[in-house]
Amino acid sequence: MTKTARSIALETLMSVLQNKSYSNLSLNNNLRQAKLSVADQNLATNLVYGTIQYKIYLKYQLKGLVKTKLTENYLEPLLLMSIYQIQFLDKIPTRAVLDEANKLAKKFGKHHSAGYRIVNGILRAFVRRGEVLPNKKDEVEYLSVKESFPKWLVEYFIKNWGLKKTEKMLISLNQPAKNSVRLALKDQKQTFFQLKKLGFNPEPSALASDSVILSHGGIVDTSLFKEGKLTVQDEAASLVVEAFDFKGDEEVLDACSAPGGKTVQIAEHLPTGHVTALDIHKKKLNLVHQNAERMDVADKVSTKAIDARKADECFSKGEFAKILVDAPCSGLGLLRRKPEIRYSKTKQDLVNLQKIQLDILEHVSGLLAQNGELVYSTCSISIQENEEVVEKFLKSHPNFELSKFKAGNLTSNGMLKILPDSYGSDGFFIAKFKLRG
Ligand SMILES: C[S@@+](CC[C@H](N)C(=O)[O-])C[C@H]1O[C@@H](n2cnc3c(N)ncnc32)[C@H](O)[C@@H]1O
Repeated sequence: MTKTARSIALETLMSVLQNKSYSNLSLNNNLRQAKLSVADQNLATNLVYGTIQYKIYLKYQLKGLVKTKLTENYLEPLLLMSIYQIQFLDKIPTRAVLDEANKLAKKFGKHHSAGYRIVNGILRAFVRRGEVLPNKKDEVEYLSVKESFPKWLVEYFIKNWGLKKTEKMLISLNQPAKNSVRLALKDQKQTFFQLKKLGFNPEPSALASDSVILSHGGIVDTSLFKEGKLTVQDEAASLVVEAFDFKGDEEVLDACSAPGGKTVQIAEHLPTGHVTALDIHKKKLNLVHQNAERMDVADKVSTKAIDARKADECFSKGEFAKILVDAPCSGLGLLRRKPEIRYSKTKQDLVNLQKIQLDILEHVSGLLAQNGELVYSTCSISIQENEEVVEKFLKSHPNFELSKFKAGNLTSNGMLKILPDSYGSDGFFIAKFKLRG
């Protein structure tokens, strides 16, 4: 079978929607085997992520149009992918979507299958009828379908931020993520100039001091990336390390370090210091090494594969001047970049993660030196993983207090939460603690 952007997208969607494969792994695997042009790779990527992102909305559109059971397993993914194109991709004419869907149905259907007739009939009926949405009176159901987020998440957002802000956040989370990069501290002016020369139109970040926003992707294929002049990191993620006040000679512990984005950022601030990077997954520490090599800070980084909840068995009390706990979390701040997170997480996950986050803080906080700084961060915006963790940690550790900090262009009294619609960045939470004097 000749592989096209659409057949790759359909194969990927079948394995993601039916076998729960990871979209990025499955798509990369399928793309690697197919050798498509860059434009076709981009189309396949858009079809896969867009269809997953809008899954709830797209399934709702099928209501009332599907009269028979969709027995062949390519049928539903193909219908969802086609409606996604009709509704969201202005540049593709509806007729082309129907023709391509027809071809795919013939390719993927069994011999003598009537699948292509079913696809044709349903898509034509959808085009005639148009979009349907639930009654606006039911705010949760309406927003859940319109913006394609599970009901519990819509309810959670409304409860914590109100209806108006929730609408803004959900709409913003469905926009494409920005192309943020962090420039290495060395040669920043020159790197900025090179980015301009290469046509990436860099714009300084409104948030982080060392970050810039590029006009398009593809930076990882440039020599600037390969030579470690910059790294791919969201501007809100870059703020976390900026919350520390570095002297430059400190021993630093990065308790949850892989893939090492923040480890290398810390190391760049340590001309004569050192960072010990932990992670529970030994394999993932290879990524920390690769990052440190590429960013030319490998001599300042050592790694150790341990559970941070056992860090106090491996290191001495007061050994580190600075500690970062960039904790495992639900990733609710990353919904724009990782469309599946919205469907895989549950409210119970937030509670389970809080326990792990508190346990990690419990076992690393004793390693902080007098006058040291402890920064806790997550790429989640939930209350359970952030404000509640801080409150409970402070309650059980009265020798710690929140500490004011400045990070990039922002200042905070001790806790900073960046919601995803405020700057169009990832959602992030940062808290800084110090030992009471
Ligand atoms: C949010 S990610 C860290 C991202 C990283 N700081 C960066 O900037 O690239 C959380 C990491 O914590 C690791 N992790 C999860 N549980 C852990 C534990 N109990 N001890 C140490 N690491 C853990 C995960 O494997 C994951 O790599």
